[in-house]
Amino acid sequence: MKDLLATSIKYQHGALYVLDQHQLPHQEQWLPCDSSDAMIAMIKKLQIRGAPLIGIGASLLLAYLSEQGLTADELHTQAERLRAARPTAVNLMNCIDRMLATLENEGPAGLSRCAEQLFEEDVDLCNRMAGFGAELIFDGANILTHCNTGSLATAGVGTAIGVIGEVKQQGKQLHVWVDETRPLLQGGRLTAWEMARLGVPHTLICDNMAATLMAQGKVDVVLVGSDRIAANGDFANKVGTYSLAVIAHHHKVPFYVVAPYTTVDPECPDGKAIPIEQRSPAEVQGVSGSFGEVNWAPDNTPVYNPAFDVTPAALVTGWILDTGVYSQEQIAAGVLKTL
Ligand SMILES: CSC[C@@H](O)[C@@H](O)C(=O)COP(=O)(O)O
Repeated sequence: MKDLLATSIKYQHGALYVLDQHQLPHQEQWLPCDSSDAMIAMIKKLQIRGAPLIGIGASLLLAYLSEQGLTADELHTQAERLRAARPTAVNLMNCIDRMLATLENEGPAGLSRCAEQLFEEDVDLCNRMAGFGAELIFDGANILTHCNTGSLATAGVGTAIGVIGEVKQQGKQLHVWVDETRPLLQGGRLTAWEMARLGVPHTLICDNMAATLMAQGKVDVVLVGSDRIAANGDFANKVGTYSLAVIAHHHKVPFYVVAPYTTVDPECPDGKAIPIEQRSPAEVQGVSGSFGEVNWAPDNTPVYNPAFDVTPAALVTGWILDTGVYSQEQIAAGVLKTL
């Protein structure tokens, strides 16, 4: 396979590397990834994350394994294991299904070309969303975003952050409120890092400050990404997105979800059918691993820690996809079933 380079994944001289997102923003360390076990562990630990990027990463790993000489049966088994590594992000299933179809039709020899196509397609999808989204943002806008949806979460410029980068490229003035995004701080660690790299003026806030900022008229628009959009427009994203949508609705602040067609699940009728990943209590009881070691809750405090929540379509102003911006009326008419 040819060399491929993104901000947080690269295929170089026949080997696959992942930028360890646990260590960002303080260290930029590339980890080799040469087995399904390694890729699955990295996905579960969120060392590689973002719905589009985990699909691309798992596909590149399968291509790598095909180049190591695994048989079609062995590749099939590994593909099924990778497919189950993260339940909410439908991009992972979509990518693996395309790799499996290629395996069936062309055998292992087709996998490298398929993975390359998935990578390059994701770059293109990001650019398209960025173009459509940036048209909606006026000069001088204050944008609020949640979690991390940029070049650390895709093979390209990102989804919501892709739009933000394009607004900046177009020379418009802007300022971004960065939700820190509890419990794993993807906003505080990763989006703040990306905003600085893009040269976008930004301010980090606790997740629970958004309502006050909206009441003060300091937020013009909310842009978020998604791990899965159901056929009726309900969508899952990092926990805290739903509360943002509720308060944006209350304050009449436009609220957009930005995602490629690979995030849309036409088989999923509505948000209730989206599986939500439950994560370790330790992420809420304190912090651990490369974030440090602090436990602030009393030992054995019961915890509820869903990684995602579901925002109903009724709270969404528009769906910024790679094919354009869709309204409530278009979504209600079933456009997502035909993408
Ligand atoms: C382009 S990223 C889309 C989503 O995956 C993103 O908004 C998000 O919630 C990421 O969550 P994470 O658990 O950090 O992978």
